[in-house]
Amino acid sequence: MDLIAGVGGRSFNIFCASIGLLLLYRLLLRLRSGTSLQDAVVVITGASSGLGKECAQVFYSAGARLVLCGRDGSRLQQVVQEISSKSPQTQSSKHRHTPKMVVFDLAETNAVGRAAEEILACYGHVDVLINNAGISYRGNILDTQLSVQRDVMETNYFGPVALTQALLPSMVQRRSGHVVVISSVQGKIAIPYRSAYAASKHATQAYFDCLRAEIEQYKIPVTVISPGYIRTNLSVNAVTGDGTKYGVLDKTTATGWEPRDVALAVLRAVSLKSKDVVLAGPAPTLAIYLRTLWPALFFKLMSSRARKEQKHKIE
Ligand SMILES: NC(=O)C1=CN([C@@H]2O[C@H](COP(=O)(O)OP(=O)(O)OC[C@H]3O[C@@H](n4cnc5c(N)ncnc54)[C@H](OP(=O)(O)O)[C@@H]3O)[C@@H](O)[C@H]2O)C=CC1
Ligand SMILES: CCCCCCCCCCCCCCCC(=O)OCC(=O)COP(=O)(O)O
Repeated sequence: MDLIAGVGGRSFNIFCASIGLLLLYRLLLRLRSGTSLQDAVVVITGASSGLGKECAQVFYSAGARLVLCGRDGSRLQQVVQEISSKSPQTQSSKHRHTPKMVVFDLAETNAVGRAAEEILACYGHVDVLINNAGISYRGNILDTQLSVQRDVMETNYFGPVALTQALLPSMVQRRSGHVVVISSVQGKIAIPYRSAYAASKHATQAYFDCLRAEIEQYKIPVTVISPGYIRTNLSVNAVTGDGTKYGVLDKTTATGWEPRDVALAVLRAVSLKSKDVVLAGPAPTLAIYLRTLWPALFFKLMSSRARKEQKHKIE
């Protein structure tokens, strides 16, 4: 009996020591100061609103030389004015740089090549590329036009792929750079009535995972960030099955994370060169594990979610 108690006690001590070491390791990771972004050339797509705009603000405050990208020049200009007036030079020891702008549509492949040249012409190189721009979708697969599936893929997948591939040779030549992509929890799990969006984010995750492995040898890190709901206009701007705008601010979006908190997490992930970051609460995080460890249960939960949503729509 004593022997069993002794073995049990030793196991308990080992368990406690392991937890202690793990917590210490996480604390050390948190305390790691990371790379400074002062004067770093940071390119942000989708900088005209939501998360992209907040990223512009926090990277600007960190002293980065920004190249802001979007489809609408006047909205980008507004962002430049807003961020410069929110954190004036006098408030910080960091030297701030007036952001530059490049206007183009990510869904137009030819425009992306030209835009990459313009981006490189701003400072001669890129230190950090943040592929943030994206569009969401609401719809039932049975009623969704194939052109809508393609359009969402063009913006969320082929756009970032084309821009990344156009900027990579310069990074490889310099053996320096950092590629970041804003994916989504839906790049890890697929939920009903989001086929085009979830598919584009799954493809994004896969492409940038491949890229990470291929370009590590050139000292170019790749960071995939997968947030849960963020309080932006993503759902309002989402496209539906017939190509029209959804136009509704969903409750899940309205009650999501503050874009500034997500932007600060992006800044942290960049400075720590993190590889894969999920920024979500316990339920989506559990769902991601469930998808791998107990897929049958995950699929049941998703079917039940689909039935409930359909019933809700009919009522
Ligand atoms: N909000 C959320 O709940 C979540 C968002 N995300 C991801 O975060 C990223 C940012 O979205 P968020 O800020 O929330 O949404 P917003 O709708 O506020 O911002 C999307 C940005 O992408 C730009 N964009 C859209 N289509 C194109 C295009 N064809 N070419 C160039 N730019 C384009 C928009 O520009 P324009 O103003 O010209 O339309 C806008 O600046 C997306 O990748 C999204 O998938 C991930 C998880 C959760
Ligand atoms: C044994 C108990 C198991 C409990 C598991 C809980 C399963 C809960 C399912 C949770 C699904 C979470 C979906 C989260 C989706 C999300 O955060 O997406 C982020 C976005 O990109 C939002 O885009 P959208 O256009 O969909 O608003």
